[in-house]
Amino acid sequence: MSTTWKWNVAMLIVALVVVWISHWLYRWSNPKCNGKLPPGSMGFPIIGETVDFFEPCGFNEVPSFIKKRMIRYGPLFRTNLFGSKTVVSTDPDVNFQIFRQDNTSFELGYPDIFVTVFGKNNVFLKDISIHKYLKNLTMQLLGPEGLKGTMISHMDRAIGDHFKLKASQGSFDVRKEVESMVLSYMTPILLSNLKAETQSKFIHSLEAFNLDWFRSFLSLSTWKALIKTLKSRKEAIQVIEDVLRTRKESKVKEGDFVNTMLEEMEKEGSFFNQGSAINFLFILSFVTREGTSSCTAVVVKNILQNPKREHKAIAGVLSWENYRKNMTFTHMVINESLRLFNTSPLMFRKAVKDDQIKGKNYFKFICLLLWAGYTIPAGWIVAVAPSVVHYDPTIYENPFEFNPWRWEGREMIWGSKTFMAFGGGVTLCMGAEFARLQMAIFVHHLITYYDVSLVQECEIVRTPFPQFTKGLLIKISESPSN
Ligand code: HEM
Repeated sequence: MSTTWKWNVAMLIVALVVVWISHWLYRWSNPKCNGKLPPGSMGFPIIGETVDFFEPCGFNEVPSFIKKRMIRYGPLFRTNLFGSKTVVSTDPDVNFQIFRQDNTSFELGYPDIFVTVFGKNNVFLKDISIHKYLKNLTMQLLGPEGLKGTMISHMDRAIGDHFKLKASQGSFDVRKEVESMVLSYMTPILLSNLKAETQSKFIHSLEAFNLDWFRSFLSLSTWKALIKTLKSRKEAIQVIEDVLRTRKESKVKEGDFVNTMLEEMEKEGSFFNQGSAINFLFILSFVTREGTSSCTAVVVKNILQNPKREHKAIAGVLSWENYRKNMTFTHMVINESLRLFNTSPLMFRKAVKDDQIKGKNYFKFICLLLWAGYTIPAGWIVAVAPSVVHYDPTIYENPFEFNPWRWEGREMIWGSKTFMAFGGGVTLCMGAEFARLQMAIFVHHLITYYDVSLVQECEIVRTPFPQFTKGLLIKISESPSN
């Protein structure tokens, strides 16, 4: 073979590779769609715009990643996050449409890393259709019936005892304190009769399991946090597995949630097997702790800066009646704190078929004028951002101002199109009422029976999930008026 010929073949191969790469890059930037995609950029090959996604910002801000793109592209834009083609929605009408109870066009679409961390046996991240069943299963634990039955008195007693202890012990970090308090009263309800040593090992593992790893993957600390979280899940799962096995063998019945799960597993055609039952117990233990601690810290922070009302009038053991009917201002403070805090700034769904998007009225009008409605193709992820709606000045006047009065006369217990702190539709947070009750009782005890002083203001950054860089430290002493 002559050198020229070899050279020509090599050039042809290089040319073909260049054409193939160019075509691939073109396809990456311009994905196929049977309609019109929202505007946006798919970012770099493979990683898309994932690095930008984690850009940190302050507590009272729309995440930088979203803010910049909203200015450039409007309320709906396309991108690529975690290797998935994604549409981000900041439009309340689109968010509401996606979360509608009867909308079967979307399923859960959390990034794979969530499945890795929460376990592949995790029933929450799998199938949206079983959520109703799970809600019924946890009704006695987290639903209003269970809460008003025994849970309210458990919480009231645990919180009261905890405060008494803390009053004699100097300053404490509110978030950490709520975590250990919730774990100490919930663990026996979920897994009763643990040996003291096993219980403290279990609680320790749950305390180490968190979402601190959900940050830029370019930082070494992210990987360290991820390894620590995975290790702590393994340890907690081991404890649950041992309890389930021993209980199964001994056939002893206890009045805890392990018992509920064992009965559930024995039912014919049960949805749960050993692995998913263990994982379900683990997730419940985690969310009861994680779900309330940070929000309580933010509620206390806001209360310390604002007027305290109504609690002095509710003396003695707190009843459900008092909680629901006589704590209106507390509910207003909680709602306002949830709106500003945005613990879940993004929720991820996946389109199961091509879906037409209808947005705000003005947006629909423009679409009609341009004859250009948007399509979300099947398989694409939709990242719903209620946090942007919560900071929209056309919905909430002076949105970054803490103003509980804006909730006066408004529906507060359940969410709405413009308030989705607890999500919405089929996957509406199962622990919403539990979290509200826990926060209300905490506040009730704190300001009815104690004088509170601030020792250290908390600091929170968004990456885009909120992370405490400094905890809220307070000191309490028994109020002389009691
Ligand atoms: C203030 C505290 C809380 C906030 C802001 C919150 C927020 C949310 C949100 C936004 C969702 C929907 C996620 C989605 O649809 O993708 C959700 C789901 C869920 N939450 Fe919460 N949550 C809180 C506390 C809790 C607590 C204390 C528990 C448990 C006791 C809990 C248990 C759950 C469960 C099990 C789901 C999944 C529901 C389902 O998929 O059907 N949450 N939460």
